[in-house]
Amino acid sequence: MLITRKFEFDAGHRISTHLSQCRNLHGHRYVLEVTIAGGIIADAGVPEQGMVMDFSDVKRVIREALVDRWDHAFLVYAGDTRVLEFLQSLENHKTVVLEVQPTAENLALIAFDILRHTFRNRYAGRLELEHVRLFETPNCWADVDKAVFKSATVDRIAES
Ligand SMILES: Nc1nc2c(c(=O)[nH]1)N=C([C@H](O)[C@H](O)COP(=O)(O)OP(=O)(O)OP(=O)(O)O)CN2
Ligand SMILES: [Zn+2]
Repeated sequence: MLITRKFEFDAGHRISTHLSQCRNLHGHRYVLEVTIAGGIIADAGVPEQGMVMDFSDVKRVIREALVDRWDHAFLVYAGDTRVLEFLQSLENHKTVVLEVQPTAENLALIAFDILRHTFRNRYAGRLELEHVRLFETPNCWADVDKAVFKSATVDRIAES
């Protein structure tokens, strides 16, 4: 059985190698859809009877692991040194440093990687991350599932 929860967060970024307007510092209201796979809990009388996972727990776990870390942060490529140095010069600025350009594709892969570990560590064998969809704009999004994740390469993911 699959269940999905949607999140929204605001973050700044730029694609430093982009030839057009995306090389400018700008932000998006990202929309993240996370799909979890698992069996329906059948035990009579338990609070989660009839559920794969309580949606409020899905919200808490995913916000802690990812959404609260990226919300109102600037997502910067480690290779974008001028912007990185500027952000690091700002006291207490919420900056997430990535080893890859913060495109929708890379952010979706990183989100998948973080969340697959989260679910594996907390719910091994019972629940598994199935799918992540990240909208950068209402018209542009990237999808990652297990097959896509396997074939894609995210060399290193660093956050600060
Ligand atoms: N394959 C990708 N292409 C682009 C990405 C990306 O992550 N993956 N990102 C950008 C920019 O970040 C940009 O913010 C989006 O650009 P654009 O296509 O211009 O989007 P709009 O704001 O114009 O969106 P509309 O839905 O057309 O209003 C560029 N390309
Ligand atoms: Zn953008």
